Amino acid sequence: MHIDLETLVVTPSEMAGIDRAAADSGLDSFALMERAGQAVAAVALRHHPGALRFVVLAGPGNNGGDGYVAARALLKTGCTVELFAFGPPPTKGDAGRARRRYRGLARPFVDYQPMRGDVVIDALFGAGLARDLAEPLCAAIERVNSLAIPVIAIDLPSGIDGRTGAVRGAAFQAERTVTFMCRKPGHLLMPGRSFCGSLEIYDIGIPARIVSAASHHLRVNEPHLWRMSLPSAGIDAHKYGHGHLGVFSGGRLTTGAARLAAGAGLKAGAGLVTLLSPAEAADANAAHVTAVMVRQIDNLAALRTLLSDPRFSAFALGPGLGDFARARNYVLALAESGRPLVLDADGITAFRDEPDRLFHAFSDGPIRLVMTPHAGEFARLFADLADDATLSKVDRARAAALRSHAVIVLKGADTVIAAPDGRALINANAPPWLATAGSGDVLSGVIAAHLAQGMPAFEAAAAGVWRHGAAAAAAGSGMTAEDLINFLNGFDQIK
Ligand SMILES: NC(=O)C1=CN([C@@H]2O[C@H](COP(=O)(O)OP(=O)(O)OC[C@H]3O[C@@H](n4cnc5c(N)ncnc54)[C@H](O)[C@@H]3O)[C@@H](O)[C@H]2O)[C@@H](O)CC1
Ligand SMILES: Nc1ncnc2c1ncn2[C@@H]1O[C@H](COP(=O)(O)OP(=O)(O)O)[C@@H](O)[C@H]1O
Ligand SMILES: [K+]
Repeated sequence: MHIDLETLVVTPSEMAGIDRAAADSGLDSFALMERAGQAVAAVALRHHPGALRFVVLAGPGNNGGDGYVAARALLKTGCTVELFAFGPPPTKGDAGRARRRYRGLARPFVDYQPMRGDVVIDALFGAGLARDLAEPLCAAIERVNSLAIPVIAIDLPSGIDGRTGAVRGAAFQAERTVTFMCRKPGHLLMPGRSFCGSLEIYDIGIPARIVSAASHHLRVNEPHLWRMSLPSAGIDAHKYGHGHLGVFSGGRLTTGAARLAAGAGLKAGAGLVTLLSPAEAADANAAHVTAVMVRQIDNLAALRTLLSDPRFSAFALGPGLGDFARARNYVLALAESGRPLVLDADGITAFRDEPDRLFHAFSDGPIRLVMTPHAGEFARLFADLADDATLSKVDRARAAALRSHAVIVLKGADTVIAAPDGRALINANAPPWLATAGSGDVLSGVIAAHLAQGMPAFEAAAAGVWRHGAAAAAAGSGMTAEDLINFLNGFDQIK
């Protein structure tokens, strides 16, 4: 069986378990450290063949151990290497052995004076970072950063929390980071991701089955994880056709957001898209759309009539909606109808005073609600999770999904998609210029189009987030939300 380590993401504590399982299986753990350190030395030499000196900053644990191996390997090639040890030098285990085999000088950390021309190998802390860095460490790291000294981080830039991506006091701004076997959340979650530089993942020889057995369904969002569920690829493609998506419009002056969602839904593959508009906004909507249709929906009775037409296969509600009472009533009617729904923006905020009512309405049967909050909207429904500083963004999205019986798309530069069953993905293909007015509305439309075509909620959301990011990358900087729609590719072009 092929096990895909490329997209797997493991937390530091899972990685420690993997380490133990590898040792228990008879694998030589020192050989793993050797390969790790040698890989780092090779990366350093490849990228900095003319370095005046390599400065290895070695911590007290196994990350330091990797640093001693790298220092030894660099010395052997005739480079100038200086090693500065922070804390008590390791004496036991693999790291102790690595230190003893290093024949160069180990100076105390406080003696390190950063200089231009240095290349720093950061082997202070990796997966074992357990608390905020103390002041002298922070000061040294900030000095290295301010001199723009190239830093090659081993496993993680020291100061980045591998589980959450948070900065614990200070962190090296690395030019590149060399990690082992697979990525850790801190490489992908913000702000950690922005400290890693380019990431190299090196296979140090832990069998894939050991790595995957210890991981917990967290991956980087990539097409092969949901490609099989795409409408064109599934055996159900003809049975369901391409669906009919309904998008609820706001009032007279706030119709644009729903039109962006509707336009995106059509481009993303929904067979038909209808804007469901209050009377006051029907003319404005009708004047602006061609392929998208408009239907007047002014009250719950009209919505119920619409819902008696089984061809409406999914809905999007929230972008520009405005009227919270109307939003709540419509959402509860949609829940009763059993249709899948993307709830965004005002649709989420509408339930800030009674989130349980929303969760209860969707609590039975297959998952049919996808919520797409940014951090602010998330806090309105899940205040306790948003306030809990010990949780990572992945933890938050997972807990919210479980509580609400919905797929949660927690947006941002590091969008997390989570399902109630614990599956979670971190998205990594969105360029920074995606943060533009209306791009979230486009995302709701894309996900809703996937639902309309019969995709399961988790895959619909994951594919939507990825296509949204890919469209932004293709559109380039300076794009607007309207441009984004035009750059949405067909399913057959998803590589
Ligand atoms: N997991 C694996 O399979 C492998 C792991 N390796 C390396 O092992 C590392 C993990 O090693 P460890 O678990 O020993 O952890 P680390 O070496 O990352 O850090 C642990 C040490 O740092 C101290 N420490 C933690 N936070 C501190 C703080 N804020 N201030 C001061 N001291 C602090 C701890 O007391 C402990 O001594 C990985 O990052 C990787 O570099 C490699 O050797 C290859 C194999
Ligand atoms: N720094 C960033 N890099 C990449 N994507 C981002 C960044 N910030 C936000 N995004 C994405 O941009 C979109 C913004 O959506 P949202 O916050 O709802 O804004 P709006 O309401 O203006 O549409 C989301 O898909 C989000 O994931
Ligand atoms: K490190």
